Amino acid sequence: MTAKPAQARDRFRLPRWGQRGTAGASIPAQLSFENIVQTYGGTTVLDGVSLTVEPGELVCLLGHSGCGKTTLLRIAAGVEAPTSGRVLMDGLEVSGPRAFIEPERRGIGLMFQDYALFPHMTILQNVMFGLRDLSAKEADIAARRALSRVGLEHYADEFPHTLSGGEQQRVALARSIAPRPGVLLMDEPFSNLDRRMRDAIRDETVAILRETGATTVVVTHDPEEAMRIADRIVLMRSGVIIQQGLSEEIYHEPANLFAARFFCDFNEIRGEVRNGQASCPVGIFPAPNVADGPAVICVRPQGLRLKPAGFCLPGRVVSRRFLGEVDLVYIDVEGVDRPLQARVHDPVRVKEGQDIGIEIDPKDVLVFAAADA
Ligand SMILES: Nc1ncnc2c1ncn2[C@@H]1O[C@H](COP(=O)(O)OP(=O)(O)OP(=O)(O)O)[C@@H](O)[C@H]1O
Repeated sequence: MTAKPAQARDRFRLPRWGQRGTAGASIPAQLSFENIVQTYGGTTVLDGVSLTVEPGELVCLLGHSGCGKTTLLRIAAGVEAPTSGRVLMDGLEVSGPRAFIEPERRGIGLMFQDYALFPHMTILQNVMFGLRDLSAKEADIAARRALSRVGLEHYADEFPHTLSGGEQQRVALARSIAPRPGVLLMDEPFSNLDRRMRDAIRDETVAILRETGATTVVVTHDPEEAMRIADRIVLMRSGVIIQQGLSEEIYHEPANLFAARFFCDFNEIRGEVRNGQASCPVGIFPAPNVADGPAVICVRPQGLRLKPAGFCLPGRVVSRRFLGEVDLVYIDVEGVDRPLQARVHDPVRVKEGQDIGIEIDPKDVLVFAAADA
């Protein structure tokens, strides 16, 4: 059949794809990492990572480029062996000093950032690629079911280059779920999609993952993406896990300044902690668990309220940008090096150069020892 222009197809297909109930249920496995260390030529890339992903759980490995996320996935998949430590599936060692199970025998599905579709194979052949243990007929049925779930069964005989980026992502998803893996590992699966369709594709992908029930680990560097899709977020930095928990936990109670900065573009103000109280040019705030000494007071931009001049903390508007749902207002405050950013939902009509008052909501303030910075 003749392919419609790829973008037009995407527009009409999103956000819902395919037939529900055709993803095929997996038997989810528990995936555990025990003290994984990985070194390359003397450089330590993973430094004692321990983590258990429970059956059916969707965990996001979150961190900046180069922190070791992909390396951890590759070790789980068995593409690489760790320098030391163990990987277990349902309590059974699959990588470690006593065993090494080949990747194709682990029951793990992989989906890569670039989708890794074979250009010379049809869509159906691509999806059947991971089903070589089945008879040709069974593989054909399973591959068509998976394609049906992502709404692309009519494109079975087309080749990858005729599909849009969004459709190729769906083929890659169909290929990874078709063998019903107990564990699915996804490396930046949405980063090649344009923003217009990313949210819808993410939501539908998660719906399919829930339908299969597979234990899933998704690598991302995007905190908002992690918050949207994860049951649990694991935040990494330089080969170690900094913090793990629900998105609310990490957002509201970040373990340190690095974790805080990852989730919010704070106003950071230098100050001092004495006896559980932090003082700085914008006010005094509780800091019950911070040691006495220099501190960084972090104020969320949405924690600033604009008031008429003469009330609260005095400031002068430097600039104001309309961002649609909010206004972003920059305000000079005496004693603070850089203008404060305020994200204001219901803006008082402020103008550049105007004197105003600023109220700060203490629940939007976090205090860290300066040594953390
Ligand atoms: N086979 C290898 N040989 C040498 N160094 C490697 C190898 N694989 C990864 N590295 C290095 O290990 C570090 C971690 O890489 P990794 O790909 O795991 O990071 P990442 O967090 O997934 O980042 P990105 O999002 O950029 O892929 C990087 O500095 C990388 O250059």
